[in-house]
Amino acid sequence: MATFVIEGGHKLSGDITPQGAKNEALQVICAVLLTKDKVTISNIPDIRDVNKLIYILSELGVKIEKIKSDTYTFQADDLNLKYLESEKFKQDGSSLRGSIMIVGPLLARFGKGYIPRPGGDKIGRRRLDTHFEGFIKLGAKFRYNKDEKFYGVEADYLTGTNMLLDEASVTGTANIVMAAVMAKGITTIYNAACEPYLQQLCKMLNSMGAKIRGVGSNLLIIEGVEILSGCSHRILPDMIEIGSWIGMAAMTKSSITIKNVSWDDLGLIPRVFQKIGINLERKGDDIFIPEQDSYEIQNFIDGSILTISDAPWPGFTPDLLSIILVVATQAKGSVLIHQKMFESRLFFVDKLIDMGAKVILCDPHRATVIGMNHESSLKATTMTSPDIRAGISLLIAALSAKGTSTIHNIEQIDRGYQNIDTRLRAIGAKITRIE
Ligand SMILES: CC(=O)N[C@H]1[C@@H](OP(=O)(O)OP(=O)(O)OC[C@H]2O[C@@H](n3ccc(=O)[nH]c3=O)[C@H](O)[C@@H]2O)O[C@H](CO)[C@@H](O)[C@@H]1O
Ligand SMILES: C=C(OP(=O)(O)O)C(=O)O
Repeated sequence: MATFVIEGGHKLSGDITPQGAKNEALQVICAVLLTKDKVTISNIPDIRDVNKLIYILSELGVKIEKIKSDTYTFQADDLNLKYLESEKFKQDGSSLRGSIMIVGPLLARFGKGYIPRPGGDKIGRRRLDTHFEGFIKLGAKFRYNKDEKFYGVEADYLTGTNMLLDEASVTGTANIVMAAVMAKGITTIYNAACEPYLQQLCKMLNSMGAKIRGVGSNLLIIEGVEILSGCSHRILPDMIEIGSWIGMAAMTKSSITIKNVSWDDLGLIPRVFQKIGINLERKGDDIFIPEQDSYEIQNFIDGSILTISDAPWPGFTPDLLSIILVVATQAKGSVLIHQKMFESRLFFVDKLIDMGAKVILCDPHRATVIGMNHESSLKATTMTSPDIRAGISLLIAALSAKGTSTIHNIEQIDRGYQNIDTRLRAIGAKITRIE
């Protein structure tokens, strides 16, 4: 277990360029399995989860070449499908959430897809019903080995159909889309997730020869095609990382510029930070955050306390609520944070309370934050990162705190943030990694 040691209280300044998006990378890297041709993907973040997925594809026989620090070519022309039934795959596949998205493309192209129960953050129940209900609707047979927690789907061929998803699952929609692009006939997917990363996946698939309409909406219409070919694809900047940098700037009273954010793909994110009082300026495609000694949470129009909650896109992403929560601890005013989508994502507030933050955990889904308006600093402490976004939130708290904090289990942060310590040092943070 590696550790960060952070001396808090230093201002940050300068420019930061966001990494490519983790959650888009996990989708589009799985899509390379849909063709025997070469696919080039750029702006791939160098983070643990993505590197693990690339490793799984290489074990599966995909020819992978790193042609630049952030650019790879993939060619799935001669796969070793036996790997899918090996003990090794059971271990490799269970170590991250994104690996579930190899099932749809494998089912579409080879008539079978297997996966151990995938890992990812321990932030509540993370069911896979939407994925498998979709595959079954397309004509696949489903089996689940309860003892080994191993899922499988098989089909001689898939047939297009109409489906209404039980929930707008992000990875579920991506998986079903990748299965449906080569099904016979037309598939309609209603209540589809529609966040920018899914739009990117659909655009990539269309550039490979798929016929997907309704991209960006919650009704996707997919006309099956026989074969897909290669393409080049560039991953968007990571909106969750962008939100994390905004939070860091506010909590450390710093001025930074976040470069090339693809503003039009950020949805409600800038507005939600503005609601808790943070000034953001759009400069071309950059976000400029001026230094602010104080930021004040807005009330609702009727004067009642602001609630910030998550919802499927275009609602506010659940992955930024932990960051909003930590930033609110030093705002002026109060806010109710309502994490509707995950059950166990707010428990990390115990650590913030230890540091002196005024937070009431009302129940597993809701926390009330009474901001301290920087009148007293958080106190440094020793903590362990429970999940990726709580981890970065604790890091933000530590950067603003008085004294030296220690965060253990930073592998959780490394799952989604590329060289975070090096990049933070470059803009003035005092942070050391101890392996
Ligand atoms: C690898 C990857 O891309 N991970 C992301 C993906 O996970 P993932 O695709 O696993 O998440 P899902 O979209 O399936 O669901 C996330 C949670 O929200 C609940 N839910 C979902 C849809 C809905 O309409 N109502 C509802 O309550 C689910 O029951 C679940 O608890 O999307 C999540 C939701 O944006 C993000 O937190 C994860 O970072
Ligand atoms: C929950 C997240 O990731 P994963 O779905 O990979 O666990 C996240 O990125 O915040």
